[in-house]
Amino acid sequence: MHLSKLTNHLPSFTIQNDADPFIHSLHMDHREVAAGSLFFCIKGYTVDGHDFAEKAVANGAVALVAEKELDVSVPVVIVRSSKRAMAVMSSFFYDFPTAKLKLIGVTGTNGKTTTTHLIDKILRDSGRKTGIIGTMYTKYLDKEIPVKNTTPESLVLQQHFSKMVTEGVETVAMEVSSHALVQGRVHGTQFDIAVFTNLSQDHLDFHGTMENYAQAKGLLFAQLGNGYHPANQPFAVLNVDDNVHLQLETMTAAPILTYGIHREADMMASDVQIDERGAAFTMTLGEEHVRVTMPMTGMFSVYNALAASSAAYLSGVSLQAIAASLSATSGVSGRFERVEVNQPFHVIVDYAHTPDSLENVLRTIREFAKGRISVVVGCGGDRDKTKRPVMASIAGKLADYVYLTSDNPRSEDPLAILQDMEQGMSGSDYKVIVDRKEAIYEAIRHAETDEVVLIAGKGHETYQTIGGVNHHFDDRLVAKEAVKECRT
Ligand SMILES: CC(=O)N[C@H]1[C@@H](OP(=O)(O)OP(=O)(O)OC[C@H]2O[C@@H](n3ccc(=O)[nH]c3=O)[C@H](O)[C@@H]2O)O[C@H](CO)[C@@H](O)[C@@H]1O[C@H](C)C(=O)N[C@@H](C)C(=O)N[C@H](CCC(=O)O)C(=O)O
Ligand SMILES: Nc1ncnc2c1ncn2[C@@H]1O[C@H](COP(=O)(O)OP(=O)(O)OP(=O)(O)O)[C@@H](O)[C@H]1O
Ligand SMILES: N[C@H](CCC[C@H](N)C(=O)O)C(=O)O
Ligand SMILES: [Mg+2]
Repeated sequence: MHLSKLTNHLPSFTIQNDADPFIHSLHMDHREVAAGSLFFCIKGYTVDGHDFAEKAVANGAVALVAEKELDVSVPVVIVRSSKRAMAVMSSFFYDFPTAKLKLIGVTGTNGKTTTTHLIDKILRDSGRKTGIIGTMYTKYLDKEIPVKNTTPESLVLQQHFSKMVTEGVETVAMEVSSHALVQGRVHGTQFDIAVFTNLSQDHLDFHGTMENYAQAKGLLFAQLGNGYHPANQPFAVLNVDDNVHLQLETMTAAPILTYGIHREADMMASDVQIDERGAAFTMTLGEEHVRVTMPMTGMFSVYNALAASSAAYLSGVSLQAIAASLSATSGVSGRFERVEVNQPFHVIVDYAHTPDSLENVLRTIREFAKGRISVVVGCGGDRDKTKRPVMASIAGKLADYVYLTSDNPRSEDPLAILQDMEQGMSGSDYKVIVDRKEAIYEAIRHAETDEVVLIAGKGHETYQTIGGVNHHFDDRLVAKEAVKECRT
């Protein structure tokens, strides 16, 4: 397509070196630029993409989108925000793929990955061809593509959507992070259903305050089709047991389906029974009731099931079919995942890396634990520092023994992160072991009969980032090795 066709979709721009080359592909990283491509110069948090303009041209870019004049020979489309232009132009370049897909966006502090997987399971069981975009991967029709971000940049997103359309995918369940919403990564993306799970403390390094964080989540709802056509009706799905739903409600013009357990809602769970292996509850929508039995435990799993069921119901799946799918789910990798090597105690690996999720998981374990509870936990570097003492305090309050260790220290000094955590420690006994493998070994070496050892924070991750370098690390494998070496 010619450059002029793409710029047609910009409300205003100026052009340096006026020409109208044919554009074969779009890129935002000069190292990936191919011959005949358009390169977007993006001002990032780390570097300024404008500084790579000449290199991009040397690599074959035939046009650039930028926020200022540049010393290059190819045409430069100058706009106020090249990020925003990139979202609009890439959506057009790929022929508006999200208009051809049913797209369900899930936002909230905790439960996005789990909820998108439950939605995917229900829709796949109902015969749809589905895709997932989120923390673990972009996945469609059994193809798994590794990802850098939970919600990719707009250009990458449109490329994924476009491939999915080509491969016949009909419905996509996608995690929408607050970073993505604030940075406009989902501009140019059309959602059919937006789902809110919950809001609790995280990412205050980026958003500053909880109010800003809630506002960021609201952007998904604000973006949901104002003024609709009955044939293409968007919906918002809100958790009424979380007060933030009141704020989100004011931010969308779309009709709302509510879900909840404690407050009156459209989709409700009652007679909830939680045990060690799963949850059972009655799901009610209007006059309809179904009993759901699922192999995922904790009240938080019931909330995720309600969120997923609401989205699936709005996508045309019956409550009976939803209940059947939920009972047949095998859970989500790294979420309350058991490590079992015939040891006389329990080992659970879970992705709890926020105060609220750690508290939920520990409270759930407390409900059925027959022995002591110990927890191996750390906090990520280069992320919200204020959650560190809070997570340590929760661990101290709700576990009998705490091993404070490293998560992904990234560029920070691991000991400094642990010192931040220690500020919040009170209650149970604890030990600081900076090396995560050593901490897991120590917890497993000392586990008593019936003890539950929770290894929190990294879930499905298969790496540990220390000093900017990724080392292979998988909590589940390390725990298995530890049990084999120390306890059998
Ligand atoms: C803070 C943040 O959000 N950073 C994101 C941002 O990076 P950045 O602004 O630093 O990018 P940059 O390195 O300055 O590059 C600027 C531009 O120059 C280009 N470039 C750069 C280098 C080069 O040699 N050549 C070149 O062309 C880049 O391709 C880019 O276009 O843009 C990148 C591209 O989209 C993202 O991958 C990156 O996410 C980083 C990896 C990250 O860790 N983000 C976290 C905070 C995040 O977004 N997390 C949420 C999940 C949170 C949750 O739900 O818990 C997520 O959605 O992943
Ligand atoms: N609805 C929920 N409420 C509170 N905690 C939850 C909920 N669902 C899951 N959790 C906890 O949060 C952890 C992460 O769950 P999940 O990966 O589904 O969340 P996420 O929102 O995708 O996280 P991320 O922001 O890292 O992508 C789980 O391992 C569990 O401990
Ligand atoms: N999506 C989350 C992942 C955190 C995972 C945890 N293991 C860590 O490294 O802090 C984030 O970007 O905050
Ligand atoms: Mg996730």
